Amino acid sequence: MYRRPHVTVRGLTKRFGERTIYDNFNLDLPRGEFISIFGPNGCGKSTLMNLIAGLIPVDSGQILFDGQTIDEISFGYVFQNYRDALFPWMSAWDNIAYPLRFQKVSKKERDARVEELVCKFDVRINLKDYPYQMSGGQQQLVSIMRALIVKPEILFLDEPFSALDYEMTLSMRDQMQKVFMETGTTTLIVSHDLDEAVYLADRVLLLSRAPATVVDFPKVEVQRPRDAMTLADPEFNRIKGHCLDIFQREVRK
Ligand SMILES: Nc1ncnc2c1ncn2[C@@H]1O[C@H](COP(=O)(O)OP(=O)(O)OP(=O)(O)O)[C@@H](O)[C@H]1O
Repeated sequence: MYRRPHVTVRGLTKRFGERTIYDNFNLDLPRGEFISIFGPNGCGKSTLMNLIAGLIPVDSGQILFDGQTIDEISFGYVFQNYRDALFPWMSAWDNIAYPLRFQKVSKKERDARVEELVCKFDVRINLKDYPYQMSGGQQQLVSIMRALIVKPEILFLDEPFSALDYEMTLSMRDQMQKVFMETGTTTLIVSHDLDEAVYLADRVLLLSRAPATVVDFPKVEVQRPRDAMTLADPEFNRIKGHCLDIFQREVRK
């Protein structure tokens, strides 16, 4: 069945000084899929996500979400550096509830929404704690919940686990997958870790060196929930090998 794309990028051009990162770039992203962006260092992965999220301006081109601009929809963004992302003077609970204040949601409703979200996650945090009392992983979990509290139409994750230790990273990936399976929110992640990119994704957006083009956009047809066994799944490894081939070809160019 034909499904209208959720995000349409048309004629996108972006330069930094003399460097052209995107030149008349086009892309369609399907609704409700988890999409990993992967490509050589400095090819423009974060730039693409920031352009789509409206955090940096396009030089020219148009980015629409079912025909609407980013200002007309709700979205969540999780930064790599969780240390600077949370308000240090607010408890975890208040950090999570914070975006709802802008939507003029009552205190009672805000508390109910946080409660509902907390139940979806495996939260082993005292939500009365302040950021300095929490581990890095706990802080990043709070950042993710804060991004989700607005029930975003689209969620942006810029290397969200790269500052965490390995054990925490594995647990966060699985939490992220669980939330995705429950909410079906269109999700875009930039990851430098090919295992992670493929493990989480419904599709992997493989970019070339700048000015970036889409080299391939393969679907990852591996059943969810994925777990440690997935790493031995032949289809998972086939896609991973394919992504690695493309990546190495691009890096050598
Ligand atoms: N604000 C900026 N001003 C000038 N140049 C920038 C700016 N942001 C990014 N760049 C440059 O644009 C290019 C693409 O950057 P971007 O961070 O999007 O790449 P990336 O693929 O995410 O990189 P990495 O793999 O290193 O994380 C890089 O050469 C970077 O130095």
